[in-house]
Amino acid sequence: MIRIQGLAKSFVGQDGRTVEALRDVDLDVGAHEFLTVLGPSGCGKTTLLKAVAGLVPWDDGDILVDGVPVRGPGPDRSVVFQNFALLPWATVLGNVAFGLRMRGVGRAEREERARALIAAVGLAGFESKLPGELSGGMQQRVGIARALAVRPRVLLMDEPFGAVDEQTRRLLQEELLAIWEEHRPTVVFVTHSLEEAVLLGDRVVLMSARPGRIADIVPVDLPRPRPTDVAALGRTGRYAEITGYLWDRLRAMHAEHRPALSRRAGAAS
Ligand SMILES: Nc1ncnc2c1ncn2[C@@H]1O[C@H](COP(=O)(O)OP(=O)(O)OP(=O)(O)O)[C@@H](O)[C@H]1O
Repeated sequence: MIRIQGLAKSFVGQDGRTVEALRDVDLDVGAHEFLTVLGPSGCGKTTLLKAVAGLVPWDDGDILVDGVPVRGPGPDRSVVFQNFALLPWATVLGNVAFGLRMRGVGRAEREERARALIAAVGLAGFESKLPGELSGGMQQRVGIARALAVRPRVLLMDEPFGAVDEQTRRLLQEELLAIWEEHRPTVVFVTHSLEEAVLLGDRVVLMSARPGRIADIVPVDLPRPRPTDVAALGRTGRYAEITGYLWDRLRAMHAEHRPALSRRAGAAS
């Protein structure tokens, strides 16, 4: 479904220094797979996601979606960011229907589809509210409904639940899993949360510190559909084994990185 081969990307910062964000990234994501991506801050997770979305150019390598090279954004891929990125002047209904309008879907059909999705994310009754009138968790529900409205084959999510409180996060995880079971888009989901990566994913991709590379890919053999109460899954032995393994790997990666950090700190002082 998604094939990433030899992907490399560097940025030149304001100070003129080059930052190597991604080096030689190879990754295949299967059709209908829910892939979660975990790694230290700054390891290039967002860059990887934006490259697949066609929002940033890269220096080397290829990204193919269903065999077609990515050259820019496309209707087959939707993105949900952490900061909601809603249109502040449009209502909930307007935000969710926006992509459909851009694609020339008629008013009656786009409103019907938008209303169904608004209900699916638990926001029925809020159709005519503006984003500024909603809580963070509600805004992110709108973001998810908007991304799904165009029926993308690929859903790219960049820490979508990073800015909401713990309870809301759990509810959103449960809603996302329910929607995913129904529509089965291919999902690439970036998160800082080890627990979230395991609760949601079919596989967890572990990226190494900069330059970002694939350090490990861990299959999550927890049964699907995942229980509607994700917290219950978190109490199972298999869940504890998988998170334990990932935590060991992450800790080892941090330890490898720390000598370099302390050398740099020493040089600076
Ligand atoms: N537009 C940009 N200009 C310059 N450097 C950038 C730009 N975007 C990203 N970078 C750098 O590339 C590296 C990777 O950034 P990226 O945002 O992809 O990491 P990340 O793993 O998503 O980080 P985090 O987990 O903290 O969100 C970082 O060092 C970052 O400073």
